Formats: sequence, C-alpha cells, structure tokens
Amino acid sequence: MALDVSPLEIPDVKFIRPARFGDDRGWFSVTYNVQDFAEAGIDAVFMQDNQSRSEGVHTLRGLHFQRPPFAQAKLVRVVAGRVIDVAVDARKGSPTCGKWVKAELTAKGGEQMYVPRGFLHGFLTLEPGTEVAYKVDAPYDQGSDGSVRWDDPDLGIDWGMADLAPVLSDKDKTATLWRDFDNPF
Ligand SMILES: Cc1cn([C@H]2C[C@H](O)[C@@H](COP(=O)(O)OP(=O)(O)O[C@H]3O[C@H](C)C(=O)[C@H](O)[C@H]3O)O2)c(=O)[nH]c1=O
Repeated sequence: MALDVSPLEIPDVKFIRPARFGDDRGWFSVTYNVQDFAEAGIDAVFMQDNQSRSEGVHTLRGLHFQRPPFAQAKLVRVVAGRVIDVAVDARKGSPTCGKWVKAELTAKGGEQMYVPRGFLHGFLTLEPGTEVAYKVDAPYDQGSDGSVRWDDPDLGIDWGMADLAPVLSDKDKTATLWRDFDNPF
C-alpha cells in the first residue's frame, strides 16, 4: 500500500502519515513496514526501538546525535500527547548544513518523522505525559552521544512559543554551542 510520505523543507527529512483503518471499535494502523518504507525511499535498517515518557509539559530532549560509527537514523512517532519534532542538518557537505526543520507529531494523528544520519534531533513536548517511540538504525553508544543547545543562537530554532523555559536533563543544560560543536558528520 503506498505510504503517505512527503519531504520537509530539507528533503532528506521525511514526514509520514500512516493510514488508519477506523471502525466502531476505534482504528488500526501499520506504523512500520520495511517494504512500504523502502518503496518510499526510507531504507534504513532499524535495529532498536526506543520509548521515552516526559511527565511535564514543555520537556525538551535534544539536540542529540551519536558520532560515527554510531550515527543513527531515526523514525519518530508519538504514542501519547504531542511534540514539536526538530531535525538539524549537521552534514558538513550539505547546502542546508546548520538549517533546521520541524513538524508537529501527535498521538491522535499518528504522524511520523524520519531523521537521517548526520542530523541533530530533538523534541519539545506540548502536553503532560507525552510518550515518544522511535526506531534507530544503530545501537546506543554512550561514548558517542552528544548534545547541542536547543536554543543555540546560530541555529535559531523556532520552537513555536515565546519565553520557553523547558524541562531539560543536566546533559542538555550543558550542551555545546553550534559554533563550538566538533562536528563529526
Ligand atoms: C538514548 C538511550 C539512552 N539510554 C539510557 C541512558 C540514560 O541512562 C537514560 C536516558 O538517556 P538520555 O537522557 O540520553 O535520554 P534522552 O534525553 O531521551 O535522549 C534521547 O533523546 C533524543 C530525542 C534522541 O533523539 C536520542 O535518541 C536520545 O539522545 O537512558 C539507553 O540505555 N539507550 C539509549 O538508546
């Protein structure tokens, strides 16, 4: 079945809207199928599923990456609540290096974002008790894990709200500035 996939302003980042089959019980959806996704140009070989729950609204996790050889492509969806999902192109050879794209992902709509390797990834929750589930195509490697500031002045990400003071992990509170970022991509 043809998947509803569209490129975002940075075309390698994809916005996906899996079909939902409703009936009087509710709905059913195929949230991932290797064939359908490959036909849509998303041929990452995912090898790990992650899920995180953020209790507080305006929790911000990001902007994260893993250094090669543990760089990860991610297929992100929301299973409870809503997020603004952001991808930043960090590929040094890319004409959009340092540029970002965003999309709202919701449990109600089932929208997904595909974030290729070479991108920073982060999301801001828009409801309490938001849960994000995502596939990755490389294992977690703590030593390769890094973070760039969510509010970096050179990246200038528009998270969609003024005076944002998000809930952050200690790691994200002390994240690197883009200008100091030892970019491995
Ligand atoms: C990512 C990850 C984490 N962990 C452990 C390490 C820590 O003890 C705990 C929380 O990790 P962290 O604070 O890095 O979790 P997030 O802040 O949600 O990080 C994630 O958030 C953004 C949005 C991402 O895109 C990445 O997948 C990832 O960086 O889980 C693991 O054991 N395996 C893993 O794959």
